[in-house]
Amino acid sequence: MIELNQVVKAFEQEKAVDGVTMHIHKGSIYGLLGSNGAGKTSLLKMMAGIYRQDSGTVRIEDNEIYENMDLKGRTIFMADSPYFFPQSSITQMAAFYRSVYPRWNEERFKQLATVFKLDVKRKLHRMSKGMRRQAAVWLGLSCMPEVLLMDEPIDGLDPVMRQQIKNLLFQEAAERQVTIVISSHNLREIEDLCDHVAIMHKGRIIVEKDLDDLKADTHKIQVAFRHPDHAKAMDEQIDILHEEKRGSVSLYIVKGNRQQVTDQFRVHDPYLLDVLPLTLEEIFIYEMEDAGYDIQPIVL
Ligand SMILES: Nc1ncnc2c1ncn2[C@@H]1O[C@H](COP(=O)(O)OP(=O)(O)OP(=O)(O)O)[C@@H](O)[C@H]1O
Repeated sequence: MIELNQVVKAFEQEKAVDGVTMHIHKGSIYGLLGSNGAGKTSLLKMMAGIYRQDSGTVRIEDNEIYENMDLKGRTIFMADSPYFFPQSSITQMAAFYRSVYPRWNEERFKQLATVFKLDVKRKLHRMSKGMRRQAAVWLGLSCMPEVLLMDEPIDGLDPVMRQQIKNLLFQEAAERQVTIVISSHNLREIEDLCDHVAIMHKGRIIVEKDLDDLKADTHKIQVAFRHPDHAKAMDEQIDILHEEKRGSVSLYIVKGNRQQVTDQFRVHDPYLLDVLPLTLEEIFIYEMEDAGYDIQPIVL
């Protein structure tokens, strides 16, 4: 379990992280979304014990991570641009990781060679951005971390490798109970990966939800009534996040139990009633609108 309590981090008077409280359960995959400069990387670096918070607490399994070598040996932070020693190869970086991370697993490293088909002797600086990213994931997973903090992990990877890495992350979380936190700009990209999602904006968490709850509770309903009074009656009875009229057809985004909501619509005898699928992106747009935020500058 990762627990952040009222965490603040400022650089030159400006708060990069401004009073963040969050609880991330063991074995979950948690998505951290937000605009450029929202504070995602700063937050991940505090969870990794790289930055020390100015105030508040950052705890993993009830212990402060900063300057805690034992915890750091069980935590891997993968930066948005992976860092390797100059002129080093995967074999050389593996030797370094082996000496630093006590849980390094040689068998796992060899096993993952079947997924990451990279030349272990080739200099990393001669590899492409996507290949270096693969090398970072390969080395990171071979350390058998309990906590995996990933900044834009699938950026620059081809679709096949993206899927392979997603599968590996699912496996890590499900089989080894690894807690994974992923920072991303892309709601669609992490929609099928994460069980929890938070959106950061200007150093604060503005929405935090369990994805299943979010999806089970929000519905997109296309409806047409025989009489305008029926539409008006609906507006008073249901929790509407968003409403659009297209001629005689109305589109509602509503919160609540699916059966109860559709029953409420049926009472007014509509001649059209469809429940349409909602993407995570749509849910967030409407949730954010409801919270008074303009989503456009927040989720890219
Ligand atoms: N080492 C640093 N020194 C000074 N300011 C910093 C430093 N690191 C981050 N900041 C500032 O903190 C704020 C948050 O930056 P951070 O990198 O955490 O955002 P982010 O959400 O990861 O952004 P992006 O999506 O662009 O990577 C920004 O205003 C940034 O300029």
